[in-house]
Amino acid sequence: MYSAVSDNKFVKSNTIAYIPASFHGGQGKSGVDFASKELVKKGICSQLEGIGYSVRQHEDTDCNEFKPAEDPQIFNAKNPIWVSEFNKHLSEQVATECRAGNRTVVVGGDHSVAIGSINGTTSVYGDDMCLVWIDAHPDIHKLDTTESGNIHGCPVSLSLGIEKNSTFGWVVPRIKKERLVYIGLRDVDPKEAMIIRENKIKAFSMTDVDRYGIGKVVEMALDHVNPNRDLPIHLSFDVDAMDPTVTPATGTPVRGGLTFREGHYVCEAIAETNCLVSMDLVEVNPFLGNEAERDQTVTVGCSLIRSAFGETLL
Ligand SMILES: NC(=[NH2+])NCCC[C@H](N)C(=O)O
Ligand SMILES: [Mn+2]
Ligand SMILES: [Mn+2]
Repeated sequence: MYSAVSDNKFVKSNTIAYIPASFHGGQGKSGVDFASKELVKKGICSQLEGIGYSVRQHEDTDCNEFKPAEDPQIFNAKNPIWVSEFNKHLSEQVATECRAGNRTVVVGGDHSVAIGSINGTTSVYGDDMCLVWIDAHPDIHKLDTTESGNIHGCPVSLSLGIEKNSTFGWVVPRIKKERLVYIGLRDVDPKEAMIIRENKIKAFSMTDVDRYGIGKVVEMALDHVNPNRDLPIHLSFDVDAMDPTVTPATGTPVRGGLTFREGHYVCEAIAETNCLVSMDLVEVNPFLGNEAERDQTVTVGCSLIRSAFGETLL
């Protein structure tokens, strides 16, 4: 592997804050809350140091500390208070690091942790931040449209203000609709498709990846949200965007995903903009699959993060 630390247009320090978001309350399977520890064991922090960063590794937070005695559903949505309280804490952790001029990488946890991660970054970088969402799923349900009731399917609508709910009253929805772009979609619920259409949100499905190739798709995606490459980018990467043959240990796998290289290319191309200030890597579940599958998924999680922070091949 070769370095790395490029000139970033927004961040002055050479430090990446590694922030575990060991939370599983946004969906039903436990295990995602152990992913961050597995990436650490695999050496993610020393790998980032190896490409030239200093790393500030945050302690793991015990998500049970935020679990209320009672947490009635909102419509179908399960664990709303737990999700909200955990994310409020995460948001403050992220905001403190961004304020200090550091890059952040939040390692989930399920994708509901994007609520806190995005609120934290946008509280510092303001309302012109771009959100690049790499996922098989758009995660744009409202609390009253989710059928599964899993809030990991809702973080986008909360971050954009399409969903507003007093339980999440602390969330300031600063991401503008025209600053969000999706890549990798292939499992979209009908009500999510409606929300995407109504709000004219830009989305590149796997069909687009087939049609144009990943290089063109990423270029079109960035041209849409960040035409002059002068706005800060938050990258939210759900490993289920990748094909399940690449990252099998995840809770909601969908076949027909990004290849190993396509996923890494997305990260590399975003690194090249010098605009990336923060990233989420979510939905690795080391309790799923056999040992080889778990190991491979953790390894790929690490390499996606390194690529996003500028590891180059030559
Ligand atoms: N972050 C994820 N893996 N989300 C999967 C969501 C799946 C489905 N759309 C749901 O709402 O339940
Ligand atoms: Mn997903
Ligand atoms: Mn997701």
